[in-house]
Amino acid sequence: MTAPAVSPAHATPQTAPLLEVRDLNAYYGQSHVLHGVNLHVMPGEVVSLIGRNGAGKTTTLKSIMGVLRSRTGHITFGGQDITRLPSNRVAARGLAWVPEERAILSSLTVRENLELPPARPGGWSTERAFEAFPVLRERGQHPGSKLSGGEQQMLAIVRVLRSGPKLLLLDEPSEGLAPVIVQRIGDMLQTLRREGLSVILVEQNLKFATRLADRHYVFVDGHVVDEVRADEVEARRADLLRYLSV
Ligand SMILES: Nc1ncnc2c1ncn2[C@@H]1O[C@H](COP(=O)(O)OP(=O)(O)OP(=O)(O)O)[C@@H](O)[C@H]1O
Repeated sequence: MTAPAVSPAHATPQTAPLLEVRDLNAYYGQSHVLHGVNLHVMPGEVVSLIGRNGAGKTTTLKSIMGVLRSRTGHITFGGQDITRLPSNRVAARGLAWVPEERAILSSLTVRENLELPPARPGGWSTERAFEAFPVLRERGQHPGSKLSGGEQQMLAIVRVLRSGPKLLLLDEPSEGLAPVIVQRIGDMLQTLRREGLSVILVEQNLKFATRLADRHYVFVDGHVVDEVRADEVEARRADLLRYLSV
């Protein structure tokens, strides 16, 4: 295990990683798309996965969650091997994934969508979700199909928080959203971070990612090719922009 390059404010250097991914290779049929990915997330840390379309970020999230089974390597969470667990048991350990598609059920109301997963001890209540995003309370009886992209993203995030996860996996939460909504979601993630939640954030929006993340893993063609700490971002901004440019 490599030592973390930087420790978040509330983690000590001696703390073990919450999540560790070692030598992850993943496949879609004959297509080998992840090539020996290594990464870790410390307790309370926000880590971003950045890179161009098709670089392997979503596949990494799916591999961690056990949604993509065709993979090799080692994934540990809280020191326990979760590599072989089915996705429902991975989720039960405290990992929660918000997919890029958001998966809001269009025929159910906002409240029904929100309350679909059972609340677990330590998880968010409906009231807390409505306090975080009051617009969801206003739209409580509206069907999911009538929500804007931003409202869907808010709903998708607070819905998974009902299970009280320890690690949140967010796939492009800012994609296609107006700046004011991106700001609102960023504020909420800052609050979650202050409460000690760990996050893996897949992003192409560098401004959003650098506002939130303690470290950034750069993906190119299924490889992690660089790792940039928050305190290095200014000096390395040109490199980061180059990695993301098409
Ligand atoms: N279901 C699938 N079947 C076959 N190949 C896939 C599938 N999903 C993704 N891929 C391929 O795997 C590679 C990695 O894709 P992945 O979605 O992980 O990239 P990404 O970095 O998340 O980019 P994006 O932002 O476009 O989702 C790409 O070459 C992509 O075409």
